[in-house]
Amino acid sequence: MEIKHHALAGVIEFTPRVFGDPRGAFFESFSARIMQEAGAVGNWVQDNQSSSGVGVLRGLHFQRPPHSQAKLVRVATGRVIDVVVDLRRSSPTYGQHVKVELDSRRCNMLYVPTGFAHGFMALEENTLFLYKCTDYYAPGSEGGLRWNDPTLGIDWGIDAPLVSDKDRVLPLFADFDTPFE
Ligand SMILES: Cc1cn([C@H]2C[C@H](O)[C@@H](COP(=O)(O)OP(=O)(O)O[C@H]3O[C@@H](C)C(=O)[C@@H](O)[C@H]3O)O2)c(=O)[nH]c1=O
Repeated sequence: MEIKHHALAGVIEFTPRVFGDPRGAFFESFSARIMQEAGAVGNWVQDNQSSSGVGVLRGLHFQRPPHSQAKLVRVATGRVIDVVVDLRRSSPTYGQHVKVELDSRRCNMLYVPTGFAHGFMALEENTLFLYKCTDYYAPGSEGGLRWNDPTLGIDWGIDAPLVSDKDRVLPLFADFDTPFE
């Protein structure tokens, strides 16, 4: 497993060894031991799956404490631009983001610690996005930021993605009071 620590402390990318043979391919999509040793810790309690067409953008989302979630995200089919934004008030990289392409052929995965907003945009039709979470869905604790917030300055490479009604009206960073220390 190749392990890459990104510029925002705690954000870790895992790229597994993929074993191809005439039948197809095999790789380890989760290993508690490897993840924990790298610092991707979490009591994983929920797995989610979403499918998206090309140009669909979901995010930027988080759950507020005490229901904050770390996430381990990957793509089973297709490709996405995945973005995480540091919302930890005391972090030297507060407000900064990291952008990673997740690709079902490379099978790379991203660990998103608590204290981050997360979003992605599908680059291919029928993109299947899978992720583990360290807390259960808590609709009353949902929070988010606007995907095209000028302060965050995320270059998604698209002007008019397909965004949910809920995501279209998420707050701007300038009006935002982070719930994460
Ligand atoms: C996230 C979630 C949604 N739902 C329901 C609520 C709603 O009716 C429907 C669709 O929900 P959403 O529009 O919030 O789905 P979506 O926009 O895909 O939300 C996800 O976006 C990505 C970027 C994340 O990081 C995730 O944590 C999650 O927030 O599914 C659950 O039942 N459980 C869940 O854990």
